[in-house]
Amino acid sequence: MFERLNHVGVATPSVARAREHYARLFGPSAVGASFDLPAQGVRVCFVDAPNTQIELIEPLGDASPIAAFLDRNPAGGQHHLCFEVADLDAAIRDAASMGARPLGEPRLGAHGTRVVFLHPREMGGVLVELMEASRAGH
Ligand SMILES: CC[C@@H](C(=O)O)C(=O)SCCNC(=O)CCNC(=O)[C@H](O)C(C)(C)COP(=O)(O)OP(=O)(O)OC[C@H]1O[C@@H](n2cnc3c(N)ncnc32)[C@H](O)[C@@H]1OP(=O)(O)O
Ligand SMILES: [Co+2]
Repeated sequence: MFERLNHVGVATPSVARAREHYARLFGPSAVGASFDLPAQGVRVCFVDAPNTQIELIEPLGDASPIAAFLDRNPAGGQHHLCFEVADLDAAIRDAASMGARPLGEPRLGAHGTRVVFLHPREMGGVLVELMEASRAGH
């Protein structure tokens, strides 16, 4: 049901400072440009690691879904795991039938395909993002 790990979400109070840190770790060419996704309440930057991506996310305002996480973790930290699925609607149905709790309706994610989040409480303490796969998207 769940497929490839697409990205690891890392919350940060400053994408600009985090970009510098990850450029030292993976090289400057691995670090993409940052961009805002107001509909998701975050500023985003992808880092290309050899086998996956790291998604740096900074809150856009107090209403951001990651604002409370950063209040609890002011220096930032690992925030979510994103797995690809072939059929998002089927994956949501399957996950819900196993007790997972989808957070709202699917919406367009940073790769331009539909995503939905599963509440960490039913997912062993891990916030999980399901992303409808687009092989061009990573
Ligand atoms: C860039 C776009 C997109 C993409 O395409 O990749 C993204 O990744 S956007 C990323 C940001 N968006 C989201 O995270 C949307 C979904 N998240 C949410 O709706 C909320 O973050 C949340 C999961 C409902 C939590 O909201 P919060 O305000 O923090 O609620 P609580 O303070 O009440 O926490 C409830 C409960 O959950 C624990 N928690 C919270 N965040 C995490 C986390 N990231 N990982 C693990 N656990 C988390 C929190 O500690 C509380 O636990 P208890 O105290 O045991 O109740
Ligand atoms: Co994500």
